[in-house]
Amino acid sequence: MASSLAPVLITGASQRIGLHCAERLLDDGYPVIVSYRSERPGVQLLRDKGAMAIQADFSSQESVMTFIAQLKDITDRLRAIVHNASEWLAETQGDEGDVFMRMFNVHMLAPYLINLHCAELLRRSTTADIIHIGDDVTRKGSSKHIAYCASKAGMDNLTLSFAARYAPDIKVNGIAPAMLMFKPDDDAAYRTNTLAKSALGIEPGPDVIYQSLRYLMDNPYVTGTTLTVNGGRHVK
Ligand SMILES: NC(=O)C1=CN([C@@H]2O[C@H](COP(=O)(O)OP(=O)(O)OC[C@H]3O[C@@H](n4cnc5c(N)ncnc54)[C@H](OP(=O)(O)O)[C@@H]3O)[C@@H](O)[C@H]2O)C=CC1
Ligand SMILES: Nc1nc2c(c(=O)[nH]1)N=C([C@H](O)[C@@H](O)CO)CN2
Repeated sequence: MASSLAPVLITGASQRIGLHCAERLLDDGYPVIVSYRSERPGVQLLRDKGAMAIQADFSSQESVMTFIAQLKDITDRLRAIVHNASEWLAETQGDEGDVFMRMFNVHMLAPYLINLHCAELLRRSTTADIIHIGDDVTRKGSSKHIAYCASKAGMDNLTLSFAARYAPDIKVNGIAPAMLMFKPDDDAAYRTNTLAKSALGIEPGPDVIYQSLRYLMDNPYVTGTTLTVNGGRHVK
């Protein structure tokens, strides 16, 4: 039976945090639309659970606008947009200019264009949210991920501007995580060093982001806010 709820869009949901949040939303009865860049097992898993999936690489204005057109072909309303798509690139991972543009495109240009061109879809939902997934590292900067950090700081600022522009129809907030889940190739020394950076010293896993996302979606009195989900790094 078709749901009366408007779908939630999560970008970059083929793996890890985005995949987990998409699954949780589906399990909680929300229709879900995801974008993915690479076909991974997680995309088919989501399709099998009823999600709609659009392939998109947010690497240029043209590709983002093509995605927006494809999105509007499959829905005329949205309950929420979760800007999760991201790459964690260091300055050593290629030409610096290319790294900067890739960080700016996925973390700022894509959310900016999607927010501007999809507000009409959100306004057709009784309650509507935009959520930017940022990074706690913007508090102090990053010597090894300069362009990444600057573009994530830009996302924090998008939260402020769009919150002002879209109130009261659409709430706009952010979530700023610190380390959530290690990668399989993270060695023991890296894991120990990373865990020591926070007061709580745990690898929390993806559900702390789903809990944060639901808090923002369910709370009618929060907008223009970025939730820090960092295990207390700032008090360590
Ligand atoms: N994991 C952590 O510990 C932390 C995560 N965060 C933030 O939380 C969010 C989720 O983290 P995590 O799940 O680890 O993220 P991932 O590194 O797994 O990236 C999420 C997805 O973004 C997609 N993506 C990357 N570049 C592009 C692009 N140019 N266009 C479209 N999609 C793209 C990837 O697609 P594909 O791989 O399919 O090509 C990937 O599946 C991110 O915004 C991240 O910055 C912040 C702090 C810590
Ligand atoms: N897109 C991504 N962004 C980030 C990731 C990641 O895996 N993908 N990971 C981190 C680290 O966990 C970092 O927080 C460790 O201090 C940051 N951003």
